[in-house]
Amino acid sequence: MNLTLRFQQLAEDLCHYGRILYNNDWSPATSSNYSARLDDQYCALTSSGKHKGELTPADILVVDWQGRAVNPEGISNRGKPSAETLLHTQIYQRYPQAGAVLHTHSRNAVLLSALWPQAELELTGWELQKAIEGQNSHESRLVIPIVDNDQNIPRMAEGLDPLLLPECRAYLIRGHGIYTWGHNLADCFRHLEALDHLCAYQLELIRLGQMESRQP
Ligand SMILES: CSCCC(=O)C(=O)COP(=O)(O)O
Ligand SMILES: [Zn+2]
Repeated sequence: MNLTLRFQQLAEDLCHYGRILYNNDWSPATSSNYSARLDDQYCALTSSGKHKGELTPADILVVDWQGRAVNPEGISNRGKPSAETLLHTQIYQRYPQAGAVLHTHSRNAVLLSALWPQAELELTGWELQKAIEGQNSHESRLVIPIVDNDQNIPRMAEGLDPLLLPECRAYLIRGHGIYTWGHNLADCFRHLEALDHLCAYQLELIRLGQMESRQP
């Protein structure tokens, strides 16, 4: 498939997932950004400030790994790339197998990231962990880095750099949201859905005062 056809397909797919994520209440008030890899140089990405429940293909543009809007094969590029573009392109460069990146502001991810005191969330004991690539058992350890929020995205990307280990599939930004990636949008969405539930489990344990008995 040539680049233009692939872009058109992925732009439709990103709009489709935008509607699902908005309807799940994970992308309120123009928050969130989504992308899908086009090839080894470019990805299709949401433009900045769009309502994610009402995305159309005109709200999707192409960026290179430096985060610049480009128009290979004359693909039209309207709007401005997401403010968090560099967090997406960092993932594509670090993980050649990553085909899609979804960032949302789900209530469970935002609240847990704000409450969790440590720099990483270590999960074990949950069957749903197996929805995350590389997790084969409820006894596996799922480590999710948590970084402080920063309006300076290049600086945040720099801080994330040493945390993006080969087995990592997601991270939390404190009080802001979650990033996760996968081979394609469907895999990525599965990660996001599982992680949202896992965050909800942890929040409920905190609420019930049960954390100690669940520490790995
Ligand atoms: C209104 S939420 C603040 C920005 C943000 O965190 C986000 O995810 C959306 O930014 P974008 O530039 O991609 O619209
Ligand atoms: Zn955000």
